[in-house]
Amino acid sequence: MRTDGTTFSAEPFIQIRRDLHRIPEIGFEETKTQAYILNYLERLACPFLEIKPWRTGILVMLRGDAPESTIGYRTDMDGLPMEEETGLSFASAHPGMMHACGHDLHMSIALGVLTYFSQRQPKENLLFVFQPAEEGPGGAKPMLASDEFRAWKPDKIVALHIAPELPAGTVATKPGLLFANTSELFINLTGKGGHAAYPHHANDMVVAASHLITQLHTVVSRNVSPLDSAVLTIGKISGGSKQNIIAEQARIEGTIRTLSTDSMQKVKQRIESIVAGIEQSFDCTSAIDYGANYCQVYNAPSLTEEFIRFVEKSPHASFALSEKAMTGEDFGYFLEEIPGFMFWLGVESEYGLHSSKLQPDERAIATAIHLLIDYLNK
Ligand SMILES: CC(=O)N[C@@H](CCC[C@H](N)C(=O)O)C(=O)O
Repeated sequence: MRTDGTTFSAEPFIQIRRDLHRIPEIGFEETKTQAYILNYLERLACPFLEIKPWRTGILVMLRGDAPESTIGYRTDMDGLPMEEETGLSFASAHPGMMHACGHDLHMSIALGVLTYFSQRQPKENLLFVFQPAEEGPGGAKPMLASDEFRAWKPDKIVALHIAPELPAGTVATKPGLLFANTSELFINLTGKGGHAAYPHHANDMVVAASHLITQLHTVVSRNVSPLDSAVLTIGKISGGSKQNIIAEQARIEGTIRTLSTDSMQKVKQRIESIVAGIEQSFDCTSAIDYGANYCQVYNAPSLTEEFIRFVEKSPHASFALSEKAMTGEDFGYFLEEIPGFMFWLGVESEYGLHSSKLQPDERAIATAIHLLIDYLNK
């Protein structure tokens, strides 16, 4: 029995999460995921539900019976390019891909809330936004600009993200700045390959890349004010073809996180100077590409404070005030245009986000479904 006197079981959404967990797909390739969700929605056979696919995403409008506004609820859909190591019976069936950021839970929670309201027509219009490519190259910005979204633009929007470091059943957020500005970083270095035994006839890009990475790690420690915050992580390095061939090419891939756009600009300028120095000192050429850039996630203060008061009174979750984090999320683009907020949902796991061993506690699915039903019903 729910607090509003109705009965609704969140149990089936654990299986739905497991089904989605088995088919992770990277950004803008979420075709099986989209087909799974479309098939599920069709089976709901709800007369006041309308569907608009957008690329590999989906917009679902549930028309209210006395609407004065439209409330949006957004979930992301994509997985990550990494090999799963959980050993779960429902582990990824796609080699080299995994739902290691919880988007499988995010989608199953969205389907749970949507299912409830498909059985009990809401007062307000509810727009469920299934957004592709959050991990990159970024689905939020083009989706926001699409005719499909603009025709159904909500007056308010909400999203959640799982938090492995919080106990299952905990909800955490804060008004104002929640997540950082982000920029991807790709640097290609080109020198001259050659025989391993004749280094003086070649120009080794493995050595150049090693120096570059060491120098890049001075940007945050030596160029950003200790009172500001920034992150520069290099997550991937590749180069060369064989152990006895001097590498002509090297590539490093990373991400930059800052709390302000001003700091982002300064970090990028410093990276460019360092790369120019590497070109000089190693007599090589370089190319820098900043890939996808996301704006900060800034929670609308009054809506967030009202949500916090709501969670504090809820029997479904316990509330913890969160710190801001250097995580990125293209949900920030929705919040630039539409008042709303994002919150963390505790899923207690020994292994964190982007870990090949992440195992969220599935009890959090019911927590979020019941909490969101109450919030959207109020
Ligand atoms: C919640 C989360 O983990 N988001 C990602 C967003 C990635 C943004 C982009 N691809 C980048 O790496 O800069 C994150 O890594 O924070």
